Amino acid sequence: MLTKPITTSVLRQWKLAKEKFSCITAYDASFSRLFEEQGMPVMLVGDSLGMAAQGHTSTLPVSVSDVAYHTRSVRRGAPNCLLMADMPFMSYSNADDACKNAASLMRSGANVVKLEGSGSWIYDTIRKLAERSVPVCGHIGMTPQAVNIYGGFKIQGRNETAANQILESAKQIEKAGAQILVLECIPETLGQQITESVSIPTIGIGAGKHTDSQILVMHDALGISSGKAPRFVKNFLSGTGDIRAAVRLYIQEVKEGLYPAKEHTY
Ligand SMILES: Nc1nc(=O)c2c([nH]1)NC[C@@H]1CN(c3ccc(C(=O)N[C@@H](CCC(=O)O)C(=O)O)cc3)CN21
Ligand SMILES: CC(C)C(=O)C(=O)O
Ligand SMILES: [Mg+2]
Repeated sequence: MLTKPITTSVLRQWKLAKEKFSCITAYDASFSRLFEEQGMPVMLVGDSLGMAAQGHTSTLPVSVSDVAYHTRSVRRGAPNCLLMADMPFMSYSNADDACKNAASLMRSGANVVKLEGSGSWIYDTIRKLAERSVPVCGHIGMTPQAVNIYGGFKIQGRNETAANQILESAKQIEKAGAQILVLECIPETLGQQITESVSIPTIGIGAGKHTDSQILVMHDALGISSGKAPRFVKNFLSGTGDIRAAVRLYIQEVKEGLYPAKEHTY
């Protein structure tokens, strides 16, 4: 149970205290209620809903109104979690759209909006949102909205040049005013280096065990995703046979540094 609202300053305190925390995606009120009852502090209405809920092969078809709809549902079930909502593909391509669409997600119950990518235009967008009182989470490494540039969901930052670019973008994102940073599908050493180089909390998915937090798509954590699971996925339901116990096990294994293990890491 969460007895009081989780805020970004609580997450910063946890980072300073080296208390690892967990995060999970949620798309509806029944699961968000269950997650909050088990003590999940942070939830994300991910644009992964395009794949997990809508059955698409990428996140690109997801709209702002789709994310807003799921955000309203998740918020009703989980009043106290820190709720992040993904800005969908092309919904932040210019500053006016970014502000208008972020407002829609915030009014739907999000506490933070998350934007994928790096480069000066993203830093400018983050700065604009932060100046206008919208808390922002950056998202770098493998950014699924760029799947058509990558030619598939591929690990990023494998060589030294690419790794240094990602580290530099992490610093720029913090400087622009982001409060949280998601690191997806990068080598463990880079996840560690970035986490030690920024003072905002990092949330990893396939970024190794040294990030301040971990996130999983809920369907992956419960073993109900289709197709071959990425390397970082762990099915927490199979060991327990009970959804509530699976969520508690995930929270506990993150807290104790047991998840992710070597086999989940790049
Ligand atoms: N259910 C689900 N889980 C996710 O983690 C997720 C989504 N959906 N949808 C949006 C993106 C897509 N993601 C993905 C999808 C595939 C891989 C993957 O197959 N990775 C390969 C590595 C490929 C390489 O070596 O470059 C792997 O084996 O882990 C990783 C992340 C993460 N996100
Ligand atoms: C996996 C997380 C980080 C995400 O962006 C999503 O669920 O869309
Ligand atoms: Mg996403």
